[in-house]
Amino acid sequence: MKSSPVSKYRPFPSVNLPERQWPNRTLERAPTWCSVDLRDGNQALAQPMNVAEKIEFFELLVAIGFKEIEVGFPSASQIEFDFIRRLIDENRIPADVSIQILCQCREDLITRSLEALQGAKNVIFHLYNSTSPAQRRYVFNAERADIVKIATHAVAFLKEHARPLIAAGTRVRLEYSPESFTSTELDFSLEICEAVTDVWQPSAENKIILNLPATVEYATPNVHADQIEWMCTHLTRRDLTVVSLHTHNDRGTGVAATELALLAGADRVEGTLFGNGERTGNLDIVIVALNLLTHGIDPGLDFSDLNHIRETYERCTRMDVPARQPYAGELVFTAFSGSHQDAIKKSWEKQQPDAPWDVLYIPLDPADIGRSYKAIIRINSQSGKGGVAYILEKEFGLVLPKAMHKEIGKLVNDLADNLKTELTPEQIHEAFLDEYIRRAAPLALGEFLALARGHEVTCQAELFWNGERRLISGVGNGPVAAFVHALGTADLPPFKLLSYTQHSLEQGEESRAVSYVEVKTADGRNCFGAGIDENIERAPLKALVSALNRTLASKS
Ligand SMILES: CC(=O)SCCNC(=O)CCNC(=O)[C@H](O)C(C)(C)COP(=O)(O)OP(=O)(O)OC[C@H]1O[C@@H](n2cnc3c(N)ncnc32)[C@H](O)[C@@H]1OP(=O)(O)O
Ligand SMILES: CC(C)C(=O)C(=O)O
Repeated sequence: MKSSPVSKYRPFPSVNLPERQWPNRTLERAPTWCSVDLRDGNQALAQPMNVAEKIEFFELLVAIGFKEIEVGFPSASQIEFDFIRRLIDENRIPADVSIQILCQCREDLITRSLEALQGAKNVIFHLYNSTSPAQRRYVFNAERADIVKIATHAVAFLKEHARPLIAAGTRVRLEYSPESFTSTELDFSLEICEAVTDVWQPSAENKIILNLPATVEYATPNVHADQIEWMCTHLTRRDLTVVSLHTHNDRGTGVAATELALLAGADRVEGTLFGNGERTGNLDIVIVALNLLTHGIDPGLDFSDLNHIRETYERCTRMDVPARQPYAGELVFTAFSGSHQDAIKKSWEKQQPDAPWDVLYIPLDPADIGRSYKAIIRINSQSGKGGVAYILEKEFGLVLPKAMHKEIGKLVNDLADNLKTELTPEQIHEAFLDEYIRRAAPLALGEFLALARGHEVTCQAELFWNGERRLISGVGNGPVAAFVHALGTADLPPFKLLSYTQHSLEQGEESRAVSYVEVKTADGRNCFGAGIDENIERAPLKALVSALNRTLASKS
């Protein structure tokens, strides 16, 4: 047997924070959002976006409501540089939107980045260098002091060389990221952030953004929250600092890490649409924003047409949004199993337009993000009668009596079992029509004439039994009762009409009626029938014939 690899790994150190406050807090407002789709998301694509795609994506981000957008790494490639120039030269950046660019702490790269930014109104210049012990050891081969120097030198260089840009009217803010923050000793992260802040000298009007990335997610979300709270409570100029989060998703808990770190005091969140980004991705901003919405907090981002956002994202990035992705996935407003379908139908019927959202199994009204009610219930062999009735009602206007649900539910269930597949609404509708409406044997109704005299109705009906024509007549207190009595003279096995209901199928003059009847046979079987006709008098008669045909077909 292979030995377990567990001895290769180490526990992640916890943070000594006995007075931690975040577990007792609740979220009350949305953070400042920054999209890094066009940088961190884009750098992780097998085929990065071209300039036209980046422009389309940028416009999508603006339409969603992002006010801070990291547009690229202009010193890294000509495409990145040209894209940023086009945004500025073609006046595509709204006055209230800041573009953010990323740059290593290197003079040549800073100079090139400043060139890219000429003429922009609002800029966030994002400098980073990595700080963790492993990065210091393997990548930089440097001690702590040298790492601090890389950062402070770059900030001083930027401060000096951004003067002409600022003089020409560009508002320049600094964002500094100690990359690999969550793997760095907290005292060292604090030291380097303080040193950078000393050089930049932020003010109340121009705060410094200290972005504390979980470059790789190694720890549980509570440890991340502790790290952020520790920084928030130790930074000496917290009032002049915007504390920003940038989580990745290596353990699958990027959303949780962000939410807990917001409780821990962070002000700002970087992430991408649908979590695109290096390896397992960046934080999915759509999820965090819509999670806030479902708690009654306005996220300040507009996801009211999520299908369009997803379509643009998939086309530009050539990535797919998985079917189970919260809010955006194809299947997330879909219930397959019977008990869920039943509960959804019942609670949805009770949902009042202005009341707090209380529909079971669906934490957010799909309409709020432009998604359709239609796809909510899908039918397979695990589905129940409630779901089938829901589909027939919502998709085809057939309001089956409650007592009929069991029968049609079993019919559709057996069909799904036989076909070993999910059934589309059309297949369910066809099954209903075949079973109830199109059945014309052994009995079929021909002409029908009813004459009312006072409270008494006399009918004459043309009935075909296995193709053989019979004329029958009967008397009753209405056409249906008269027809029942007429059928009683036709040598059919005895039956009793238990109930019948009827509703119109469409609105207006051309509307048809649909009737449902339930009969009981002499051997104790209950059976439903249904009939559709333009003539509201004929619909229940057809329903009765349908029920009798079904009792005759199922007779052993
Ligand atoms: C966590 C993140 O996502 S960070 C962003 C990552 N994104 C990218 O890297 C995409 C864009 N980058 C690039 O195109 C290139 O890396 C460039 C153009 C920026 C730089 O290219 P190059 O200089 O040719 O290569 P490279 O990035 O490998 O540079 C490595 C050198 O920079 C140093 N370095 C790496 N990061 C930084 C930094 N943030 N600040 C200063 N120096 C750095 C390394 O120590 C190494 O130094 P050495 O040559 O003395 O060993
Ligand atoms: C540059 C930084 C913020 C980054 O992308 C990361 O650490 O993941």
